[in-house]
Amino acid sequence: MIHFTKMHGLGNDFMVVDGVTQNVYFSPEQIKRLADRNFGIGFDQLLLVEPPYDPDLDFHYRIFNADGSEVEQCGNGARCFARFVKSKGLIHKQKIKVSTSSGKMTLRLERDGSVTVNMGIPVLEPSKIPFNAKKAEKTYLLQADMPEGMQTFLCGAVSMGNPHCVLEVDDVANADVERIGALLTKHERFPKGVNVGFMQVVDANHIKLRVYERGAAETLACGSGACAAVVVGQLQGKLARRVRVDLPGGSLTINWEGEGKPLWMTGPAEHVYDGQIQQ
Ligand SMILES: N[C@@H](CCC[C@H](N)C(=O)O)C(=O)O
Repeated sequence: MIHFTKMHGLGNDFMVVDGVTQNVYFSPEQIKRLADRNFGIGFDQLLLVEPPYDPDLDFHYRIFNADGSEVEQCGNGARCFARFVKSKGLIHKQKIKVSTSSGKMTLRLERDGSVTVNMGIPVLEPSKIPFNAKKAEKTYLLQADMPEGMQTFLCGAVSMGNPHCVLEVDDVANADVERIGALLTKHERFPKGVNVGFMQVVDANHIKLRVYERGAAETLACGSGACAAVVVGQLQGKLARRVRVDLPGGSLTINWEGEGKPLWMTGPAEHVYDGQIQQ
């Protein structure tokens, strides 16, 4: 049997598995089956906790999208990860150092139950996002072939460890997230695919956001997407350093002091249930 925990961060839901005390392997096909909301457990991402690769760190963890693809970063997952390792007694500290395939992160369990994550320094260099562009810009023109003809989108692009493109919209509730998101997530200028954010600026300290995630379609919240939107909005001169991000599943607080500085995300992480499956 494999023991797992179902968790969520603002409705972005996870199957979390302790791969420190259990010997586990999941093939992409297995992950797809388990992620299925009708025939499986149902989740946006699978988080697999592993021992650290570096004596400096407490854990390593791997992230898999619902389509079985392995990815580099997950903001909501990082908060759930911190709650998971603490509640399972795998660690007794409030400050946890972890790595994912995108690098190192520090997670801090707050007294009120929320978790603060140092998401690292946002990467704007196109080749490192990766995004096909000659040089870093605040806004790029992205052309896409839609059924109604060629359309041009204005977007910002940034890596938070994983690739994001952010479009500004007037009314996020009525944005065509499903259709535009599905098209841009596989845009040829993003060779590894991209998470597509639709951002409505309410004021300099407040945005509304929906995200069409690479490998998972639209989710109720995307933590790294919230960070990416604040980076893009700030670089475009529309946002302040501290921003409340309202996603369909709830709100996050993002703090960023600007280019070259690390970005901080604070928000909730909830336990749903513990379960077990036959391997
Ligand atoms: N939900 C996540 C992001 C998960 C990975 C993403 N779909 C990707 O493919 O990069 C978050 O909260 O950041």
